[in-house]
Amino acid sequence: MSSQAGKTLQAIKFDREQVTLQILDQLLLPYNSQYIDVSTISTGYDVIKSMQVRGAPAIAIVGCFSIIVELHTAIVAKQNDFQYTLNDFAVFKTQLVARIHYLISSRPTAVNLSNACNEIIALVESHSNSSSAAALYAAIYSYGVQLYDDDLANNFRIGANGVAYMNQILGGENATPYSIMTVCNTGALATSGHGTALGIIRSAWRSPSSDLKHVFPLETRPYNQGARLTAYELVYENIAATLITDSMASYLIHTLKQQQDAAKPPIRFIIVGADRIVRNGDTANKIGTFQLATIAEHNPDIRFIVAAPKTTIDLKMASGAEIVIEQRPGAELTQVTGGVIDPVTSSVRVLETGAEIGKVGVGAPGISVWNPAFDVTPYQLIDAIVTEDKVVVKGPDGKFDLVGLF
Ligand SMILES: CSC[C@H]1O[C@H](OP(=O)(O)O)[C@H](O)[C@@H]1O
Repeated sequence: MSSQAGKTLQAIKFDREQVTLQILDQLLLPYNSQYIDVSTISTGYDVIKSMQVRGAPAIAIVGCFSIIVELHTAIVAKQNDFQYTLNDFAVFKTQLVARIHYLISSRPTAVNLSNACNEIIALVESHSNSSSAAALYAAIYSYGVQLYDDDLANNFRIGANGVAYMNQILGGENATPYSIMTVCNTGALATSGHGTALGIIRSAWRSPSSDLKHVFPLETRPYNQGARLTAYELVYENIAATLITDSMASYLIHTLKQQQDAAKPPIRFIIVGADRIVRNGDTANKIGTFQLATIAEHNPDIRFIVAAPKTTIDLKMASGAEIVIEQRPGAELTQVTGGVIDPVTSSVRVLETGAEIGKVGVGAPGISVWNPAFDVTPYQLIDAIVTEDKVVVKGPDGKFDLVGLF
């Protein structure tokens, strides 16, 4: 990914020769671009838990790469800093599986992480005691790089499928100028590149067949993935966009219909990502998604689209009632982290080390806080689930068939 004056959208840097891993510290974006070395599973857990790297596909990829770099150190570089019992393959496998389960516990809602880690555990268990740690390492390495490469290819396929679906809904290519609303960050910073929901937006913006005029990202409180990350990606790509607060969604939809501004035509699609789509189509996604689906339900000319790779689909769960929703610390709601504003220049203060990052309190001391990281949108409110293979819509029975995707 090319960088603009030190800016980059590459969330994950994995050196396939040196077998090293770095992640872009997303807590410092959009003001500083700094990478963090990840050389152990424990560090992988930490950067995922803290949301220095976030996004369902990205945390699965970083989790897998953290396993690979740790095993490379222990098995190839023979620096066994992790006390693996390498002279007893059966014991070594048990130790490794325990560390992978620890990694899975970092964020429980996004299924991509547990799916990928369980695939690696299956690889571990498939290697009999007569195999070797080196052979197992090679198999895990291949799985991890394939996951990364597949994710990138799939995002471009999701983009193309999403553009085709929107053109069909609008009555054909370039039939109608339109705007899109989106929540959280589902772009290059949440994946291996291009993105899912933001990937459809990128593909539409670049497509000669699509008359997308404007994008409205929600700031996405409390973590501000929209204001800090999606806005950053949209500015980076020179995509016409206007940031709004989460509370402005309904009134903006109403206003755009009234004002008939050619540069900001009415919103015709609300496109969101997903952290876990279960068998009936119920979808866990960033908190605020359910609210947008409810708004779309009351606006017949708006389609509500979920964009996700098949790695985000969990057929083992029948409905959204089974999804564990991650609860985040209350301080992430009562305190806001960002660039410190210089009172003289009224812009973010830049030090020799980069932009000054600070934290301010916005909640009353002593107030209780409820901070679920996600909500669950009932499948009845979803018009289409766009995957890399196809766009899934509900059948005559009003239900999704996701089993047919596999
Ligand atoms: C393609 S990212 C999917 C999903 O992940 C984000 O959650 P978080 O920022 O907490 O990791 C958000 O829900 C996106 O829609």
